Amino acid sequence: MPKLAYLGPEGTFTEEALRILAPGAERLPSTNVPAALEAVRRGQADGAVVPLENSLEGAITTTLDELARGESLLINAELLLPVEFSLLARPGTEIAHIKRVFTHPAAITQCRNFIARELPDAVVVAASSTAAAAQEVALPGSPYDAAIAARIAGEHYGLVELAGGIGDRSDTVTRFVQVSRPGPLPEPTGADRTSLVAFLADDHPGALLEMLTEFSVRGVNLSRIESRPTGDGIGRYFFHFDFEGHVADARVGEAVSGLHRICSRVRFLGSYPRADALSPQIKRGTGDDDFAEAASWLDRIRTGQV
Ligand SMILES: O=C(O)C(=O)Cc1ccccc1
Repeated sequence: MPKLAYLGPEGTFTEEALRILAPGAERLPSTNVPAALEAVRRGQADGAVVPLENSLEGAITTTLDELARGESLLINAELLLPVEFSLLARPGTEIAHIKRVFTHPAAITQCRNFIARELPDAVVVAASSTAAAAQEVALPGSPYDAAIAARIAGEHYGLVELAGGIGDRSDTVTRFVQVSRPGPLPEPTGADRTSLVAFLADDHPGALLEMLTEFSVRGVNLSRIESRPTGDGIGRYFFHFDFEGHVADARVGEAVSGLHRICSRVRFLGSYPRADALSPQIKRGTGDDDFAEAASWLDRIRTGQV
Protein backbone atom coordinates (compact mmCIF):
# COMPACT_ATOMS: atom_id res chain seq x y z
CA MET A 1 0.00 0.00 0.00
CA PRO A 2 1.71 3.27 -1.08
CA LYS A 3 2.12 6.02 1.50
CA LEU A 4 1.14 9.45 0.15
CA ALA A 5 1.92 12.79 1.79
CA TYR A 6 -0.64 15.58 1.35
CA LEU A 7 -1.53 19.07 2.49
CA GLY A 8 -3.13 18.29 5.84
CA PRO A 9 -4.36 18.03 8.49
CA GLU A 10 -7.38 15.75 8.08
CA GLY A 11 -10.30 17.40 6.29
CA THR A 12 -8.52 19.39 3.56
CA PHE A 13 -9.70 19.46 -0.03
CA THR A 14 -6.34 17.88 -0.89
CA GLU A 15 -7.27 14.90 1.27
CA GLU A 16 -10.51 14.59 -0.70
CA ALA A 17 -8.45 14.63 -3.92
CA LEU A 18 -6.05 12.00 -2.55
CA ARG A 19 -8.91 9.67 -1.59
CA ILE A 20 -10.16 9.82 -5.19
CA LEU A 21 -6.73 9.55 -6.87
CA ALA A 22 -5.41 6.74 -4.64
CA PRO A 23 -8.27 5.17 -2.67
CA GLY A 24 -6.17 2.47 -0.98
CA ALA A 25 -3.18 4.64 -0.06
CA GLU A 26 -1.90 5.27 3.43
CA ARG A 27 -2.17 9.01 4.15
CA LEU A 28 0.59 11.16 5.66
CA PRO A 29 -0.70 14.68 6.46
CA SER A 30 1.92 17.46 6.07
CA THR A 31 1.79 21.03 7.36
CA ASN A 32 2.25 22.64 3.97
CA VAL A 33 2.99 21.84 0.31
CA PRO A 34 6.81 22.14 0.57
CA ALA A 35 6.77 19.71 3.53
CA ALA A 36 4.63 17.21 1.59
CA LEU A 37 7.03 17.30 -1.37
CA GLU A 38 10.06 17.10 0.91
CA ALA A 39 8.63 13.95 2.51
CA VAL A 40 8.70 12.37 -0.95
CA ARG A 41 12.24 13.57 -1.72
CA ARG A 42 13.48 12.16 1.59
CA GLY A 43 11.77 8.82 1.02
CA GLN A 44 9.36 9.24 3.97
CA ALA A 45 6.48 8.93 1.49
CA ASP A 46 6.13 7.20 -1.88
CA GLY A 47 4.34 10.17 -3.38
CA ALA A 48 2.34 13.28 -2.59
CA VAL A 49 -0.91 14.94 -3.62
CA VAL A 50 -0.83 18.74 -3.83
CA PRO A 51 -3.08 21.49 -5.26
CA LEU A 52 -1.67 23.11 -8.43
CA GLU A 53 -4.22 25.63 -9.74
CA ASN A 54 -7.88 26.60 -9.70
CA SER A 55 -10.11 27.76 -12.50
CA LEU A 56 -10.91 31.11 -10.85
CA GLU A 57 -7.61 32.44 -9.51
CA GLY A 58 -5.02 30.39 -11.37
CA ALA A 59 -1.84 28.89 -10.01
CA ILE A 60 -1.02 27.89 -6.46
CA THR A 61 2.41 29.46 -6.75
CA THR A 62 3.94 27.65 -3.76
CA THR A 63 3.37 24.36 -5.58
CA LEU A 64 4.76 25.66 -8.88
CA ASP A 65 7.88 27.05 -7.23
CA GLU A 66 8.46 23.97 -5.12
CA LEU A 67 8.26 21.66 -8.16
CA ALA A 68 10.81 23.84 -9.98
CA ARG A 69 13.45 23.63 -7.24
CA GLY A 70 15.13 20.94 -5.14
CA GLU A 71 15.39 17.37 -6.35
CA SER A 72 13.19 16.62 -9.35
CA LEU A 73 9.79 15.03 -8.84
CA LEU A 74 7.45 13.76 -11.54
CA ILE A 75 3.71 14.31 -11.85
CA ASN A 76 2.02 10.98 -12.58
CA ALA A 77 -1.68 11.83 -12.23
CA GLU A 78 -4.02 14.81 -12.08
CA LEU A 79 -7.55 15.38 -10.79
CA LEU A 80 -10.08 18.16 -11.31
CA LEU A 81 -12.22 18.62 -8.21
CA PRO A 82 -15.08 21.06 -7.65
CA VAL A 83 -14.80 22.32 -4.08
CA GLU A 84 -17.50 23.80 -1.85
CA PHE A 85 -16.73 26.21 0.98
CA SER A 86 -18.53 26.64 4.31
CA LEU A 87 -18.26 29.25 7.05
CA LEU A 88 -17.59 27.29 10.24
CA ALA A 89 -17.49 28.45 13.86
CA ARG A 90 -17.66 27.22 17.45
CA PRO A 91 -21.24 26.45 18.52
CA GLY A 92 -23.05 29.60 19.67
CA THR A 93 -21.15 32.03 17.37
CA GLU A 94 -23.27 34.51 15.42
CA ILE A 95 -22.19 35.80 12.02
CA ALA A 96 -22.62 39.39 13.20
CA HIS A 97 -19.96 38.85 15.89
CA ILE A 98 -17.27 37.41 13.63
CA LYS A 99 -14.23 39.67 13.68
CA ARG A 100 -11.41 37.33 12.61
CA VAL A 101 -11.65 34.64 9.92
CA PHE A 102 -8.97 32.03 9.28
CA THR A 103 -8.54 30.05 6.02
CA HIS A 104 -6.21 29.05 3.16
CA PRO A 105 -5.37 31.89 0.68
CA ALA A 106 -7.04 29.97 -2.19
CA ALA A 107 -10.29 29.98 -0.19
CA ILE A 108 -9.97 33.73 0.53
CA THR A 109 -9.77 34.49 -3.20
CA GLN A 110 -12.67 32.15 -4.04
CA CYS A 111 -15.03 33.55 -1.38
CA ARG A 112 -14.36 37.27 -1.92
CA ASN A 113 -17.98 38.23 -2.60
CA PHE A 114 -19.36 36.43 0.46
CA ILE A 115 -16.69 37.97 2.70
CA ALA A 116 -17.34 41.47 1.32
CA ARG A 117 -21.13 41.08 1.69
CA GLU A 118 -21.50 39.17 4.97
CA LEU A 119 -18.25 39.89 6.83
CA PRO A 120 -17.27 43.39 5.66
CA ASP A 121 -15.50 44.31 8.89
CA ALA A 122 -13.77 41.00 9.52
CA VAL A 123 -10.01 40.55 9.21
CA VAL A 124 -9.23 37.48 7.10
CA VAL A 125 -5.98 35.71 7.97
CA ALA A 126 -4.13 33.17 5.80
CA ALA A 127 -3.78 29.66 7.22
CA SER A 128 -1.64 26.80 5.93
CA SER A 129 -4.80 24.92 4.89
CA THR A 130 -8.57 25.14 5.33
CA ALA A 131 -8.56 22.19 7.75
CA ALA A 132 -5.67 23.70 9.77
CA ALA A 133 -7.88 26.80 10.11
CA ALA A 134 -10.87 24.73 11.25
CA GLN A 135 -8.71 22.86 13.76
CA GLU A 136 -7.40 26.16 15.16
CA VAL A 137 -10.84 27.79 15.40
CA ALA A 138 -12.07 24.78 17.38
CA LEU A 139 -9.58 25.50 20.18
CA PRO A 140 -11.40 27.23 23.08
CA GLY A 141 -8.95 30.16 23.36
CA SER A 142 -8.53 30.66 19.59
CA PRO A 143 -8.03 34.25 18.43
CA TYR A 144 -10.16 33.41 15.37
CA ASP A 145 -13.96 33.43 15.34
CA ALA A 146 -14.54 31.40 12.17
CA ALA A 147 -12.87 29.29 9.50
CA ILE A 148 -13.68 28.81 5.82
CA ALA A 149 -13.25 25.13 5.00
CA ALA A 150 -15.03 22.02 3.75
CA ARG A 151 -18.21 21.12 5.66
CA ILE A 152 -16.56 17.80 6.54
CA ALA A 153 -13.70 19.65 8.26
CA GLY A 154 -16.28 21.35 10.49
CA GLU A 155 -17.79 17.99 11.39
CA HIS A 156 -14.34 16.57 12.07
CA TYR A 157 -13.23 19.38 14.40
CA GLY A 158 -16.59 20.02 16.08
CA LEU A 159 -17.57 23.31 14.44
CA VAL A 160 -21.02 24.32 13.22
CA GLU A 161 -21.80 25.50 9.71
CA LEU A 162 -23.05 29.12 9.72
CA ALA A 163 -23.27 29.27 5.91
CA GLY A 164 -22.67 26.76 3.12
CA GLY A 165 -21.83 27.08 -0.58
CA ILE A 166 -20.18 30.46 -0.01
CA GLY A 167 -17.82 30.35 -3.01
CA ASP A 168 -18.21 33.15 -5.56
CA ARG A 169 -18.89 30.63 -8.32
CA SER A 170 -20.37 27.16 -8.03
CA ASP A 171 -18.44 25.87 -11.06
CA THR A 172 -14.91 26.52 -9.80
CA VAL A 173 -12.63 23.50 -10.02
CA THR A 174 -9.24 22.90 -8.44
CA ARG A 175 -6.59 20.87 -10.20
CA PHE A 176 -4.60 18.54 -7.95
CA VAL A 177 -1.56 16.50 -8.98
CA GLN A 178 0.02 13.35 -7.62
CA VAL A 179 3.82 13.36 -7.73
CA SER A 180 6.53 10.81 -7.01
CA ARG A 181 10.30 10.45 -7.22
CA PRO A 182 11.54 9.99 -10.82
CA GLY A 183 10.82 6.55 -12.27
CA PRO A 184 9.01 5.00 -15.25
CA LEU A 185 6.44 7.35 -16.79
CA PRO A 186 2.75 6.45 -17.05
CA GLU A 187 2.08 4.83 -20.45
CA PRO A 188 0.68 7.13 -23.15
CA THR A 189 -3.14 6.93 -23.26
CA GLY A 190 -3.81 9.18 -26.26
CA ALA A 191 -5.22 11.82 -23.90
CA ASP A 192 -2.19 12.95 -21.92
CA ARG A 193 -0.63 16.11 -20.60
CA THR A 194 3.03 17.03 -20.17
CA SER A 195 4.49 19.61 -17.76
CA LEU A 196 7.91 21.24 -17.63
CA VAL A 197 9.74 24.36 -16.53
CA ALA A 198 12.16 26.17 -18.82
CA PHE A 199 14.85 28.73 -18.04
CA LEU A 200 15.94 31.22 -20.72
CA ALA A 201 19.54 30.93 -21.92
CA ASP A 202 19.74 34.74 -22.10
CA ASP A 203 17.38 37.68 -22.13
CA HIS A 204 16.79 39.03 -25.66
CA PRO A 205 13.89 40.26 -27.79
CA GLY A 206 11.76 37.31 -28.90
CA ALA A 207 13.15 34.83 -26.33
CA LEU A 208 9.65 33.80 -25.21
CA LEU A 209 8.45 33.63 -28.82
CA GLU A 210 11.33 31.28 -29.63
CA MET A 211 10.18 28.92 -26.88
CA LEU A 212 6.57 29.10 -28.04
CA THR A 213 7.66 28.41 -31.61
CA GLU A 214 9.06 25.01 -30.54
CA PHE A 215 5.49 24.03 -29.61
CA SER A 216 3.74 25.83 -32.43
CA VAL A 217 5.68 24.33 -35.37
CA ARG A 218 5.01 20.81 -34.06
CA GLY A 219 1.30 21.41 -33.48
CA VAL A 220 1.56 21.03 -29.69
CA ASN A 221 -1.28 22.82 -27.92
CA LEU A 222 -0.41 24.59 -24.66
CA SER A 223 -2.88 24.32 -21.77
CA ARG A 224 -1.10 26.60 -19.28
CA ILE A 225 1.82 28.99 -19.27
CA GLU A 226 3.01 30.77 -16.18
CA SER A 227 6.00 33.02 -15.60
CA ARG A 228 7.64 32.90 -12.17
CA PRO A 229 10.47 35.06 -10.86
CA THR A 230 13.85 33.31 -10.65
CA GLY A 231 14.67 35.35 -7.54
CA ASP A 232 17.76 36.83 -9.26
CA GLY A 233 16.32 40.34 -9.70
CA ILE A 234 13.41 42.24 -11.20
CA GLY A 235 12.71 41.16 -14.76
CA ARG A 236 14.21 37.67 -14.37
CA TYR A 237 11.68 34.91 -14.99
CA PHE A 238 11.40 31.25 -15.77
CA PHE A 239 8.37 29.60 -17.35
CA HIS A 240 6.03 26.76 -16.49
CA PHE A 241 4.37 25.02 -19.43
CA ASP A 242 1.56 22.44 -19.52
CA PHE A 243 0.72 21.07 -22.94
CA GLU A 244 -1.29 18.36 -24.65
CA GLY A 245 0.32 15.01 -25.38
CA HIS A 246 2.88 12.59 -23.93
CA VAL A 247 6.64 12.99 -24.25
CA ALA A 248 6.58 9.59 -26.01
CA ASP A 249 4.59 11.24 -28.85
CA ALA A 250 6.96 12.29 -31.65
CA ARG A 251 5.70 15.88 -31.88
CA VAL A 252 5.92 16.38 -28.10
CA GLY A 253 9.37 14.77 -27.86
CA GLU A 254 10.60 17.01 -30.69
CA ALA A 255 9.19 20.14 -29.02
CA VAL A 256 10.75 19.23 -25.67
CA SER A 257 14.16 18.51 -27.21
CA GLY A 258 13.87 21.77 -29.19
CA LEU A 259 13.38 23.62 -25.89
CA HIS A 260 16.36 21.77 -24.44
CA ARG A 261 18.49 23.08 -27.30
CA ILE A 262 17.54 26.74 -26.89
CA CYS A 263 17.07 27.05 -23.09
CA SER A 264 19.74 27.09 -20.41
CA ARG A 265 17.81 24.45 -18.49
CA VAL A 266 14.60 22.47 -18.89
CA ARG A 267 13.16 20.52 -15.99
CA PHE A 268 10.76 17.81 -17.15
CA LEU A 269 7.84 17.49 -14.71
CA GLY A 270 6.11 14.47 -16.20
CA SER A 271 3.64 13.10 -18.78
CA TYR A 272 0.40 11.74 -17.34
CA PRO A 273 -3.23 11.03 -18.31
CA ARG A 274 -5.47 14.11 -18.57
CA ALA A 275 -8.23 14.22 -16.00
CA ASP A 276 -10.78 15.26 -18.64
CA ALA A 277 -9.61 12.44 -20.99
CA LEU A 278 -9.81 14.80 -24.00
CA SER A 279 -7.61 13.73 -26.93
CA PRO A 280 -5.65 16.45 -28.72
CA GLN A 281 -6.33 17.44 -32.31
CA ILE A 282 -3.34 16.28 -34.34
CA LYS A 283 -2.53 18.86 -36.99
CA ARG A 284 -1.67 17.65 -40.48
CA GLY A 285 1.98 16.56 -40.65
CA THR A 286 2.50 16.23 -36.85
CA GLY A 287 1.40 12.63 -36.15
CA ASP A 288 3.92 9.95 -35.13
CA ASP A 289 3.69 8.43 -38.64
CA ASP A 290 4.51 11.78 -40.23
CA PHE A 291 7.65 12.16 -38.10
CA ALA A 292 8.74 8.56 -38.79
CA GLU A 293 8.18 8.92 -42.53
CA ALA A 294 10.08 12.23 -42.64
CA ALA A 295 13.01 10.70 -40.70
CA SER A 296 13.29 7.79 -43.10
CA TRP A 297 13.05 10.16 -46.10
CA LEU A 298 15.90 12.21 -44.59
CA ASP A 299 17.96 9.04 -44.17
CA ARG A 300 17.35 8.20 -47.80
CA ILE A 301 18.39 11.56 -49.21
CA ARG A 302 21.45 11.64 -46.95
CA THR A 303 22.58 8.39 -48.49
CA GLY A 304 21.97 9.51 -52.03
CA GLN A 305 18.72 7.56 -52.52
CA VAL A 306 16.88 10.42 -54.20
O1 LIG B 1 -6.59 24.02 2.28
C1 LIG B 1 -7.08 23.04 1.70
O2 LIG B 1 -8.05 22.38 2.09
C2 LIG B 1 -6.49 22.64 0.44
O3 LIG B 1 -6.50 21.49 0.10
C3 LIG B 1 -5.97 23.73 -0.46
C4 LIG B 1 -7.13 24.32 -1.15
C5 LIG B 1 -7.76 25.44 -0.64
C6 LIG B 1 -8.85 25.97 -1.30
C7 LIG B 1 -9.33 25.37 -2.45
C8 LIG B 1 -8.72 24.24 -2.94
C9 LIG B 1 -7.61 23.71 -2.30
